[in-house]
Amino acid sequence: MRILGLTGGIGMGKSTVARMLRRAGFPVFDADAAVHALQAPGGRALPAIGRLVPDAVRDGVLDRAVLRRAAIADGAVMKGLERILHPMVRQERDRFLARARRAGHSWAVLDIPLLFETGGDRLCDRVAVVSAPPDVQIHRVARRRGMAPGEVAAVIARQMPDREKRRRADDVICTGLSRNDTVRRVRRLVARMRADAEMRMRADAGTRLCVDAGTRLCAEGKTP
Ligand SMILES: CC(C)(COP(=O)(O)OP(=O)(O)OC[C@H]1O[C@@H](n2cnc3c(N)ncnc32)[C@H](O)[C@@H]1O)[C@@H](O)C(=O)NCCC(=O)NCCS
Ligand SMILES: Nc1ncnc2c1ncn2[C@@H]1O[C@H](COP(=O)(O)OP(=O)(O)OP(=O)(O)O)[C@@H](O)[C@H]1O
Repeated sequence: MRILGLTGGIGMGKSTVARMLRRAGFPVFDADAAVHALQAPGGRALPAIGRLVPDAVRDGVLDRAVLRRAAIADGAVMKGLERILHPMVRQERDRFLARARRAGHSWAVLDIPLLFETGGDRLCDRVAVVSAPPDVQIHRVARRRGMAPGEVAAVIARQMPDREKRRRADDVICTGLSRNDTVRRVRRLVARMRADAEMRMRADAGTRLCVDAGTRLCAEGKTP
């Protein structure tokens, strides 16, 4: 099974592209969703987060806005949060990959915002970076997440610069234009992934034929 890493800065359109890949039939691991599940009531990460930022957890429920403000205001809190969550997310990711392998998928997608920052790209056969111009990014985050411009800037500052991500990418999916344009770009990526899967299937079938022929010749006492 091949692994496609899907990454991009906050608000670049990564979740939209991930949804399109899921609709095309690929299993997708969503790291943000894994974080949210770990932070949900009864979630594995909640007790440690409550110790890190006591005000953020009340009666077993996380106040995301309080935690976000604390993490943005204090780099040590963000680091502490990452130390709690990243090993747990890695465990969830590995379980997801094992399931996808067992199910016989040709490709699995890892949708991880901090893929490069955490070295997760080393696991991937290809990395697609979702990107848009900076003004579009800031506008989208401010509109959808209701974050103050200063908060958006602080989160962006903690992420690898977009141009560096694009430099490291095998594929760049620009989402700065219309949604239809994004759909067309994702279709081209899906076509490349399917062509790769097809090629590997043919190569495997060829290898199997050669091995079978070799085994038959050996059984007949002939040299393959
Ligand atoms: C800081 C928190 C509380 C903010 O919560 P909020 O609901 O506002 O955002 P959400 O979790 O949906 O994340 C939205 C986006 O923020 C960015 N982001 C999240 N965490 C980080 C981080 N540690 N560093 C840089 N950017 C981050 C990503 O682009 C992500 O897609 C939350 O993101 C968190 O707990 N982060 C630590 C875990 C982490 O590193 N997650 C990233 C994926 S592994
Ligand atoms: N052409 C486009 N392609 C993708 N998303 C677009 C496009 N035009 C507008 N958007 C909007 O951009 C916003 C951000 O998209 P999305 O949620 O996919 O980004 P994200 O990178 O996952 O964000 P976050 O990091 O905040 O979770 C959404 O509201 C989406 O509808």
